[in-house]
Amino acid sequence: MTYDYDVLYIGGGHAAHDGAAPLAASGQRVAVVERDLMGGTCTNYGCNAKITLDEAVKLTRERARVGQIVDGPLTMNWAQSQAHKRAVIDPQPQELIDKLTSHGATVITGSARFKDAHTVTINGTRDVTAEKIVIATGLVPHRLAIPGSELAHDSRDFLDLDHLPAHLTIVGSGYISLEFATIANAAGAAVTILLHGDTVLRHFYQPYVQLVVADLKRRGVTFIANANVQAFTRDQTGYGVDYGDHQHLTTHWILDATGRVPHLDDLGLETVGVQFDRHGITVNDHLQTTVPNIYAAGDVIASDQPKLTPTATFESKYLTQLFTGQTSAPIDFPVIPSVVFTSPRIAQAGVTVNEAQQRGLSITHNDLETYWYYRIDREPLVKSTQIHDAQGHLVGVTEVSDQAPDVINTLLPAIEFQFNRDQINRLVGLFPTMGYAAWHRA
Ligand SMILES: Cc1cc2nc3c(=O)[nH]c(=O)nc-3n(C[C@H](O)[C@H](O)[C@H](O)COP(=O)(O)OP(=O)(O)OC[C@H]3O[C@@H](n4cnc5c(N)ncnc54)[C@H](O)[C@@H]3O)c2cc1C
Ligand SMILES: NC(=O)c1ccc[n+]([C@@H]2O[C@H](COP(=O)([O-])OP(=O)(O)OC[C@H]3O[C@@H](n4cnc5c(N)ncnc54)[C@H](O)[C@@H]3O)[C@@H](O)[C@H]2O)c1
Repeated sequence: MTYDYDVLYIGGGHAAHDGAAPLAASGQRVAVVERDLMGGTCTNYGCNAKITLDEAVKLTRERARVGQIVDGPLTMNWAQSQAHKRAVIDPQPQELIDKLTSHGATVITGSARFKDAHTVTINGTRDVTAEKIVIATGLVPHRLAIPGSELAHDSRDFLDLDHLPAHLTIVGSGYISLEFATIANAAGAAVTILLHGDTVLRHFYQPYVQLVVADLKRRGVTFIANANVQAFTRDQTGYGVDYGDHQHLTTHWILDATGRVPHLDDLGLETVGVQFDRHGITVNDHLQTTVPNIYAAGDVIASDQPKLTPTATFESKYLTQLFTGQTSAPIDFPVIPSVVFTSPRIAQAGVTVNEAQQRGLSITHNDLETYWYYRIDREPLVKSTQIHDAQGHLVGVTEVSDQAPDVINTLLPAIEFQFNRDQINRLVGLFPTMGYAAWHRA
């Protein structure tokens, strides 16, 4: 049996294109099927779009801090920020298509659905066959199943808002809720966050989260714990939210940020016997599904790894190595860091503080607000926690600061490769920089 392609990817996000381009360059016949914009969530409706809008937040926050060393006020211009975001983001799908095709891959626009283990039907009309198929369809927003749920919006709608409403209500207190509240607040909107329980950003070190929450409250964001949201309604002036014990608030815009769920609709997985549950597609340690020639990568798989772009990229590149015979070993995940782009950010890598407490590891807390380098831009919140094992290796870092993501990136090799004291002492960084200071603490 000859197939149209050696490998066909369903989905065009990082879980697909990061591996598909080098796979095609290696000489394999590769196709990528994408129903929407090439690049998927991260590029078009997630990380890249969000961090472009965040640029103005960074600037306004720093402007507010540094006081008289620069003259004049600075406010976020929403319309211009959106225009800037479009200028940065809009060319990216075509750039990715050009990259894939220049490496020899075929890009197919449409929705893929399994007909059998080696065949997908595109838009219900055309069959395409492949020896191996990689499912990389990602996640879609979870929607609350309550009356009026259709009145709420999702993260994609927020990132595309032409005009920022005067008051936003956000349901949920995870990544999207806190990042978007930070952006909307900086742009001048009033924001109310309705929590499911009383925990914000449950994956992050809670004492640092509490500092960020307190800072957001100081800047006017309202947090309502145990809100028990029951219904969204349309009011004369906008929208209403019924919550708690017969409580009601009025608002101009509602964001349902209650998580994301596997994107499995219309794939026909039952037809071919690919196993899945509400957490995603079941894979083994070679990212192989229950059907041997069908693999899965990225957000759509049921896994303990964080559902982030670096995870999707790592998995996609692993599959390329597997398909080209460069490895036959199970996937071996490195330390995958995470960050929430609030202002300041909270970032972490390796062993968490909670885990360190349970394992009796050495925990060092550093309050760095008074360190001279942070006094330059008057950062009010700079705290960092280092975790070392019994041999003195750095095994985890958690930081809250505007520079936290770069600090964590800088220290990642020490955590991943278990640098010893002599190796760390041989790293002579540029001075004066944040990276230098980070190694000094390692
Ligand atoms: C608002 C937001 C902000 C985020 N910010 C960050 C961040 O700062 N850092 C970070 O690391 N991660 C971030 N993420 C997470 C990141 O976007 C995902 O981890 C990443 O996109 C996963 O890549 P993926 O390829 O698995 O899935 P996706 O990027 O979701 O790609 C899946 C693609 O499959 C396509 N598709 C689905 N079904 C079919 C079908 N049947 N046929 C054809 N195509 C199909 C979809 O259209 C989609 O383009 C963010 C996510 C969101 C929503
Ligand atoms: N900086 C980043 O890396 C980044 C940024 C944004 C999104 N992401 C990715 O996107 C995913 C989705 O983000 P998210 O913020 O939607 O999810 P999340 O899992 O971070 O947060 C979901 C929130 O919804 C709440 N919730 C769940 N059910 C609820 C209910 N019935 N009523 C009220 N609240 C409810 C949860 O308590 C939680 O606070 C993240 O898990 C992450 O993988 C990453």
